[in-house]
Amino acid sequence: MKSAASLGQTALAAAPPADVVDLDAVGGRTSAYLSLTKPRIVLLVVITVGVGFLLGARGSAHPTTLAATLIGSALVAGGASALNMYLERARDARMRRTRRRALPSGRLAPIEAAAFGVALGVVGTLILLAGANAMAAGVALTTLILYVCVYTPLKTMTTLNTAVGAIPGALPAVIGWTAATGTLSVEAWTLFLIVFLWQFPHFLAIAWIYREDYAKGGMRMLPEFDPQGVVTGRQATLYALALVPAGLLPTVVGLAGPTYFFGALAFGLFYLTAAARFWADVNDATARRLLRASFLYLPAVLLLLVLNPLPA
Ligand code: HEM
Ligand SMILES: CC(C)=CCC/C(C)=C/CC/C(C)=C/COP(=O)(O)OP(=O)(O)O
Repeated sequence: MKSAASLGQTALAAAPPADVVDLDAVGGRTSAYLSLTKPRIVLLVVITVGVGFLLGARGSAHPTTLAATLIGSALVAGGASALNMYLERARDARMRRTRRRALPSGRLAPIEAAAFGVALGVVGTLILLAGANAMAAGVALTTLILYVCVYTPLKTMTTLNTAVGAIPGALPAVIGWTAATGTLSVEAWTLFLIVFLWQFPHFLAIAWIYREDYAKGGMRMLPEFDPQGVVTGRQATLYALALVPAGLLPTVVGLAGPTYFFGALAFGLFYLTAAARFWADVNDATARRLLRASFLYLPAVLLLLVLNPLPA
């Protein structure tokens, strides 16, 4: 049994004096704030912005404009995610996948997440305005508003939320293009279309894997109304099928060369195969394979675009 003295020592060791900063708590709060931004999604968003910029700049990218575009977009995207988590904190607490997030687990207060999200959104937009141009800043702000104010509330109302969410999901390519060119030309919409279509198999696989979770959280996702997964599998396959020709458009509009064309065709058929296998036998394993295929398709096609651009 511990003596009163040793118990007192334990208590002293556990509670640092008020003027000593508890580094663990500081680190914990920093990583909690970081987690609000959904960093891995932001990374892929920033890569998409970067590719849009590099293609728009056609080999004469201005390094400081590029840096401002990437930093500004990362901040706006991170702010959008923080605001999404603020709005969804009660539903996130009901879902297994999300209940350990910073707000439902109580690591941050809701007001802290809301203030952080607004601050990132404002600073990111201002960086785009000052370092790139007003059009890029406007597209970024529109992206944030669509994601936070339209898509997020729609998640609890209609399964059409996915088609709406795919718009802000695909706009980052347009942000990059407009930051480099100051225009909204057909090439930008080609990039938009690729990311737009890519998201359906990506998300329908996720929606299938977490179907029970989404239902618990009151999120209206297709698999809840499609217990056999036939419609979910068919939709994933149809969007992946549409993505095969859409993926070739950059060559058609003169953005990318033949290496890109054949590479995009190969990756498109690979993604389509994964979607068709999911449709043929809808289960968690085929859904996970489709999700992994989505994580290969987009970075691969974006890389091919920057490796094989065509001069203006
Ligand atoms: C309708 C549009 C989209 C929806 C509903 C959606 C939804 C999701 C969800 C729920 C996850 C978490 C999966 C898990 O925890 O296993 C996820 C993961 C991910 N998504 Fe998407 N997504 C969409 C579009 C995008 C876009 C546009 C990008 C980037 C260009 C993206 C990049 C990622 C990445 C990198 C991950 C893995 C990161 C992680 O697990 O933290 N997604 N997506
Ligand atoms: C520049 C800028 C503003 C970019 C924003 C782009 C962005 C955040 C795209 C993500 C697209 C999307 C709908 C993700 C799913 O979120 P979800 O809320 O369904 O995911 P969750 O269920 O994990 O919260």
